[in-house]
Amino acid sequence: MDLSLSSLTFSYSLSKTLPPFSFSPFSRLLFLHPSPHSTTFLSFSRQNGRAITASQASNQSKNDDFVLEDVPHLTNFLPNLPSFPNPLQKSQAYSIVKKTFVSPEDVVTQNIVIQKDSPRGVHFRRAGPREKVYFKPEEVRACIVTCGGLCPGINTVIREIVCGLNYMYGVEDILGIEGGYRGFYSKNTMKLTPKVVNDIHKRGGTFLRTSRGGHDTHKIVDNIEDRGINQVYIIGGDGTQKGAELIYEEIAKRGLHVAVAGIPKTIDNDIAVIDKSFGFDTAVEEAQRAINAAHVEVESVENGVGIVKLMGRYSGFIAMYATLASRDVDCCLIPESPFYLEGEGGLFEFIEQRLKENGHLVIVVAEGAGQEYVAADVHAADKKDASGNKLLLDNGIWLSDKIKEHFTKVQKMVINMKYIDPTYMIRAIPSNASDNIYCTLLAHSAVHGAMAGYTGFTVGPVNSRHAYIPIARVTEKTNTVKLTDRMWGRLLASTNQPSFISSDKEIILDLNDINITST
Ligand SMILES: Nc1ncnc2c1ncn2[C@@H]1O[C@H](COP(=O)(O)OP(=O)(O)O)[C@@H](O)[C@H]1O
Ligand SMILES: O=P(O)(O)OC[C@H]1O[C@](O)(COP(=O)(O)O)[C@@H](O)[C@@H]1O
Ligand SMILES: [Mg+2]
Repeated sequence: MDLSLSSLTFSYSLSKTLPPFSFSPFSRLLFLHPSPHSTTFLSFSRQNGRAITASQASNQSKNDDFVLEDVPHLTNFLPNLPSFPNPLQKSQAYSIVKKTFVSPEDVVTQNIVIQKDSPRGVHFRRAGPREKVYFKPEEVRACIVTCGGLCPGINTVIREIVCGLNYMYGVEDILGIEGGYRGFYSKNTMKLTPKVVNDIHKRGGTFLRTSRGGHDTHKIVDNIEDRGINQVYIIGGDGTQKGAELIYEEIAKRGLHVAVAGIPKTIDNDIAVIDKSFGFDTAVEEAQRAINAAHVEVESVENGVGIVKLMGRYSGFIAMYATLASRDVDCCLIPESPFYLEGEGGLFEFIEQRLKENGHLVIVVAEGAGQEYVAADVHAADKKDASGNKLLLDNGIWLSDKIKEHFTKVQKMVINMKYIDPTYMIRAIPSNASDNIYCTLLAHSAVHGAMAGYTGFTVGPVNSRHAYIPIARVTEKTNTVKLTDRMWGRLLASTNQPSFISSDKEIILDLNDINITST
């Protein structure tokens, strides 16, 4: 294993002095190589603020299996940056709190289920306020931008960044960048104050508006410099976080005193590492209304077949959780689990059985499920949106037509099809109470992290504890439903639907993913 500093993408940040809140001088820090294709661990320790290699550090720590995937700090490239006491020390609200500041030794473990002798594994820095900050509140000029698709709770996150910066740190200069990344260079900014954002959490959507495409790192960072912005809060999904990483890297390259904080947003719950994305629970709850409507409709007619299409481009979490929660769903189709229509063990056979048994059935289909079959049927060319995401074909209409055609023509059976497409309805609503609280914690964690001088990080709960995670770590992989996990097993047990794994398919298990290929 090559352990030279030059082999690290993060090398420039490691070779400089370290944030004053790093672990004790002889603590051992291990870094994950940020390559998306590599899971090699490169180990480094820090002594008196310098990074040293694993071999140099050997014999200094017995915790060889302890891995901290640390986030960058502004002092990595601005070693002489002054620090100041955290204004929270004088906060009336926090004076009652036993431990206002998070200790630099506090970490959050990624693996919560371990065996007695198993390695300690990967950890992230615990989120929260630090004793020292690297910005004078009166010198902070923060900005907030929202990118990508909508999701319940975006407005709450915006509100709480503004209120958190203002109430906790006394920051008054906060700008809203309108219309996503391109808003940095094509639009004017909007001044955000607690008063301006006071009520926005009661509305769906994003107060700052959003867009896809339009990420131009140099133009964005030029604009950040021109406007004198020194804290950048970026709310968005996997695409947005990739863009945030590039912005952070360019800022570090230019040696600017600017912190970049990512807040992960995705209705699909497709962001890795974090427990769950905000707005997801709200969306699942809203999906219940559509499923319930489908169920009421189909149980009131003869041979009723209800189809509900839900969001989920590459990840079927919304469909899976909505199905499990509802108990009225007979079959759930997701992108991760291939299915087929005809023959033994196929969907048509299952529908026929359920109609014979119950007189009706409800199918939930995630929008990304079976896209390859739809494409083959309609001979559609691959199309992408402005951000480079695959534009999906309408698998809900396709599925309804296929089922109707089969039962009318082949089975000579009259069925009553009710197709419901609530896709945008489940993400265009305000967040529910628990998502609102979750959004508040995310926003406050981001504010504390940026004020403490951390940068190039994403915030999020890891095993229920909020942590600072290197951005590259959350974008290197997409979070998908694991067909080999118990949750999918629970779903199959609850619906008793076919597994759609026929004898001519071979299952290839790859640690985290499952692929099915024809043999
Ligand atoms: N690989 C990438 N590098 C830089 N910017 C990206 C990348 N992928 C997407 N973006 C930018 O992030 C923004 C949102 O991305 P998108 O994929 O539409 O939504 P989401 O962030 O919700 O996944 C867009 O402005 C897009 O240009
Ligand atoms: O908003 P658009 O461009 O119609 O895109 C819809 C897509 O956005 C999503 O809601 C997820 O988008 P993100 O990648 O922005 O999180 C998908 O579920 C859906 O396929
Ligand atoms: Mg995305």
